[in-house]
Amino acid sequence: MSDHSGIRPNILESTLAAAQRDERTLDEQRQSIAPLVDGMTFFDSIRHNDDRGSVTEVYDPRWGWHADPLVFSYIFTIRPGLVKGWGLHKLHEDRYFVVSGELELVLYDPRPESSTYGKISKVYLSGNRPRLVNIPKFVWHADRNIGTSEVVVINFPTIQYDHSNPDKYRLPIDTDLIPYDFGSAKGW
Ligand SMILES: Cc1cn([C@H]2C[C@H](O)[C@@H](COP(=O)(O)OP(=O)(O)O[C@H]3O[C@@H](C)C(=O)[C@@H](O)[C@H]3O)O2)c(=O)[nH]c1=O
Repeated sequence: MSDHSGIRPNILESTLAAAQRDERTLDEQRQSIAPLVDGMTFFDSIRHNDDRGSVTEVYDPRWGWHADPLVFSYIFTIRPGLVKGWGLHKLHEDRYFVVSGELELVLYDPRPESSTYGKISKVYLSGNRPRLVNIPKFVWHADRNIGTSEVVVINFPTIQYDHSNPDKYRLPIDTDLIPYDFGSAKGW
């Protein structure tokens, strides 16, 4: 293929000139360097497979991952495309383990003393990667199911649920008080 002068255009040069080079996304241990909110950490578990099926440990205080004891847990689910949130807890942390499905966890840090004050952070959790993640107190969080099946999450809050006086504060997912837009996604 040549132009009218018979000179072949340098397609490689022109396409590369318009291209954007990937930036680093992983550290030396091949862990994501995407910023988390201050006080948030992951703990990876392992799925042991054999010819009959699998075993995946979900939470063991002996791992020494989180300072607070294991006192209570429950499962919550979110239907495909829907959002749960915004929520915030004053007295406890959440500690999520996604059993199945795909979850986008969006966080907004309003804590004045935090190094990530005012920041939005996004974390992607999947049943394909068994791991725990904690959500610190006073951090707004919203969970969107970005998969095509119901997402199933085990939560290990650091305190038991008080049915008479829940430690839960809510804002609408389309609040102007949080600089994040869930687009057309619905939820509460
Ligand atoms: C959290 C919880 C709720 N419930 C009851 C209260 C209510 O009638 C019903 C639904 O409660 P909620 O609307 O609080 O459920 P939900 O909105 O799914 O709450 C959860 O959302 C996810 C995103 C989180 O981050 C968790 O911290 C938790 O707030 O379940 C319990 O009985 N025990 C519990 O531990």
